[in-house]
Amino acid sequence: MRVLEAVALAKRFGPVTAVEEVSLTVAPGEIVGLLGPNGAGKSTTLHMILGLITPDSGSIHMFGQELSRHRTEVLSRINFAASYVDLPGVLHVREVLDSFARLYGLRRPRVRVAEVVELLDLGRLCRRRVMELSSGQRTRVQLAKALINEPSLLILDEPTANLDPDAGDRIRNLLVQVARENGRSMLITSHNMQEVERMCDRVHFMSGGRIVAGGSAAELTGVYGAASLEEVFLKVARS
Ligand SMILES: Nc1ncnc2c1ncn2[C@@H]1O[C@H](COP(=O)(O)OP(=O)(O)OP(=O)(O)O)[C@@H](O)[C@H]1O
Repeated sequence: MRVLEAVALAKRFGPVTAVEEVSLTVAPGEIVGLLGPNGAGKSTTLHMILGLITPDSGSIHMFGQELSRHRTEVLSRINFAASYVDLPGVLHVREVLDSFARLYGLRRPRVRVAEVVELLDLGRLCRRRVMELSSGQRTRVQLAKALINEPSLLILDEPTANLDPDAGDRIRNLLVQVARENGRSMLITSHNMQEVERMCDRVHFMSGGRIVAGGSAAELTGVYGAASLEEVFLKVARS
């Protein structure tokens, strides 16, 4: 069974057509990239899949269930991280993670919080307030929060955008490890084509609200006669 199947999604904001006829799938354990230039419609697509905004038309099924009809059940099995989503700044990191563990109704919240603290190397940040953290440190807290309910589908909007090269590399390795070892699926947007080549099994390119190309990095570089995914991006974005 597919983890995600979105069919013919469309969304307009007044005169702006943000997304049109977008269909995509994610299989169990698969990491899928959603790429495209600024304003292509990537975040709008993710926000529809997350149930944050309602599509004008189209359908979204996750784990075989339609999102609009089984919202609570479906959303309890996914999670999301993006640098533009604020965490409560006055809370300590530990309090944030404890709160989300309780919100998700985890059976052993303390154990899971300890696991994600270890996974994201947050031990020294646990007693600090979120508002005191650097943007890269906040990103790690966001990812810990996103993993706390052991989601079957993790949706990440530019997961390493604020991280230095070393931290970015560690997080990429960690996410791939989590996907491979635990069979978690991921849908990721990124402007870092090396990251996408490193992490993603398949990608969809969006432009002007539509999906205009798709496949593995090897397939796309072959089809476009390009040396890298970055070159494919430039060809797609400029065509
Ligand atoms: N709430 C909104 N109201 C009006 N227009 C919106 C809204 N959200 C998005 N848009 C418009 O929809 C289009 C797609 O935006 P979206 O944020 O999905 O693009 P994106 O591919 O995620 O871009 P970026 O790479 O810059 O994050 C843009 O033209 C944007 O201005």
